Amino acid sequence: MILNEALRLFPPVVDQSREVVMDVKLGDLDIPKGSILYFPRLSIHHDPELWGTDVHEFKPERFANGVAKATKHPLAFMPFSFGPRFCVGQGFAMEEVKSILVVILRRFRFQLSSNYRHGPCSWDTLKPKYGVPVMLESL
Ligand code: HEM
Repeated sequence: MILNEALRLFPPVVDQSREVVMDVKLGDLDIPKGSILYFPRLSIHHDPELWGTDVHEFKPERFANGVAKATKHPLAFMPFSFGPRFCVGQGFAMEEVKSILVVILRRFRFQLSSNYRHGPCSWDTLKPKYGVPVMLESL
């Protein structure tokens, strides 16, 4: 739940686009071949109509009953994208971060340093502009 909520608020890949390879009708829209479709992932993850008025709050419990129940649209949460070209590293990335957290939490208590300055910035991927200094204390 915590990882999902972090990926919702700060998706590393903030947007992406697709080139339409043939004329296609999507609902009422006629989309001609060659069009570029843009997916503003960061905006979708921060849309109050999809997530509710608490959309900007860090609330891991919104995922308590699974991704489908966390939002009003099944594809509103897509940090790893979806469809045939979704991220092949999704499973690996999630297992990797859990393994790293387990190793740290078994040995240390940690908290955010008072020097932390919140500054997410998108440069290729979303990154903390001023880093994330944490205070580690041995258990
Ligand atoms: C938190 C970590 C990660 C995030 C948020 C992420 C997100 C994404 C996203 C949004 C895409 C675009 C998918 C699309 O075009 O529809 C992508 C593609 C891809 N990712 Fe990741 N990724 C992560 C980690 C990884 C890791 C660890 C690997 C490899 C071990 C990986 C390998 C790939 C590959 C190969 C593609 C291209 C897939 C294709 O075009 O068919 N990713 N990823």
